Amino acid sequence: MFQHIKAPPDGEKILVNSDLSLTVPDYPIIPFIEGDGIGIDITPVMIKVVDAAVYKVYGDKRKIFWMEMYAGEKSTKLYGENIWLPDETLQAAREYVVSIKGPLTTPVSGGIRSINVALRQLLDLYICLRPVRYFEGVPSPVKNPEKVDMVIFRENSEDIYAGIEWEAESASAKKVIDFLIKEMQVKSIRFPQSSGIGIKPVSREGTERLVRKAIQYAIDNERKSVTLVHKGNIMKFTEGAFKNWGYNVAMKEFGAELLNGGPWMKLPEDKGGIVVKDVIADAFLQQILLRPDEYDVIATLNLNGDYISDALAAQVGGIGIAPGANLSDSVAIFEATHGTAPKYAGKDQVNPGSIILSAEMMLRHIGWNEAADMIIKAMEKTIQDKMVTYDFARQMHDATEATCSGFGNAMIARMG
Ligand SMILES: NC(=O)C1=CN([C@@H]2O[C@H](COP(=O)(O)OP(=O)(O)OC[C@H]3O[C@@H](n4cnc5c(N)ncnc54)[C@H](OP(=O)(O)O)[C@@H]3O)[C@@H](O)[C@H]2O)C=CC1
Ligand SMILES: O=C(O)CCC(=O)C(=O)O
Ligand SMILES: [Mg+2]
Repeated sequence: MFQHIKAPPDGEKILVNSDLSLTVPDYPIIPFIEGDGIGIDITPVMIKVVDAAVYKVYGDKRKIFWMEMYAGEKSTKLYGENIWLPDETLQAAREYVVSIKGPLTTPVSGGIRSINVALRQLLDLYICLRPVRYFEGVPSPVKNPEKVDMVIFRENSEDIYAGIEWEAESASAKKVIDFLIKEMQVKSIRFPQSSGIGIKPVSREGTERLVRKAIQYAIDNERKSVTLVHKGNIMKFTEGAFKNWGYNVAMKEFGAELLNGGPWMKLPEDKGGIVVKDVIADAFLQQILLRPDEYDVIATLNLNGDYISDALAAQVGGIGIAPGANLSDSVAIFEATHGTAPKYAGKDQVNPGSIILSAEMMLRHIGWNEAADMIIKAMEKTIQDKMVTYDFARQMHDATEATCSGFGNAMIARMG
């Protein structure tokens, strides 16, 4: 029994089998978090579009029973002032296995730590999967946006997102700095009296499980390469180790061999002959602009993956159209790449594309590929008809500007 979450009387739970495959009933209950800021605009549109696609394809034979769970500002109103992520939300996400969320606000500098990060850590959603592809007709700042077709595997549980940091001039920061100087002979803290300190854990286990999934994805989806993106020249034992551990997974678990003497590697032909390579993060950010077609599946650490996600999204038209998923070996929470965009909240103006495409990934995850295909086709048609939200319209000279809900309705009207 939940306190505020109301399980629909009809519908059934999705179940995880012992081999981690899913048993998906025809009437699954899928929890959702509406989200802060523009969550109130985009989440209802996503639900309407998904329901329409499912109905169009399966009629009455399949239907999602949506169940609202709470986090962020809405949670504080229901559960109490300081309750941003109630235990029952974690319980529901775990029990119902597959869910979807809108964005949640994180204040800069002080205040609460990220609820998004907390959800990922508490449910061990260690993969942040963010595919980036181009939709014909979307305005882009680059000459050949259609050359961008990448799938980002961002490590989602470690790195500086673990939130191990101490405020400058606090007793804790002084203690850590003292320890570093006296016990560890650190001499390079430039201003010890006024430094904040942050610690970045990166583990072999965390790296291996992420890279293993990225390589397996590349094999299963017939991709050409997996690139390990790191800043290992500067952070040798975290980012550099990520690169080494990643190559080791390719070699030991997938039988990769050195390519032209290394360090690049190649998987055997029966595993697609996929090339496993690495690149330093800053070089990567310029190469994705100059030669995006040389990159395919990307495996990277948490912070790099955050930056890369928005940068690549911009190349194909912006974060209005950038979907994603947070995955563990069993639980999945789908969510857009963008945040709460507070200045647009409640204005029915922003692009619902990112969360709709996140739902499209969710439908594929539960095996409802026909409904997912319907969503992709409707999105393609709507954009090709130049019916787009403000973010695209402002860069096109002949577009019809749609509202957020209007874009959803235009998609539904195009579900043939
Ligand atoms: N997973 C999550 O829940 C995430 C939460 N956040 C949180 O969101 C809050 C705001 O973060 P901020 O840095 O402003 O980043 P946002 O992604 O919220 O917004 C930045 C800009 O991106 C554009 N944008 C975002 N979403 C859309 C959309 N759906 N359609 C069209 N354009 C869009 C807008 O650009 P323009 O102004 O040019 O129109 C907007 O001003 C912070 O508290 C942050 O921590 C951030 C990222 C992820
Ligand atoms: O948690 C947040 O507020 C930001 C997270 C973020 O930017 C992301 O996951 O891409
Ligand atoms: Mg981000």
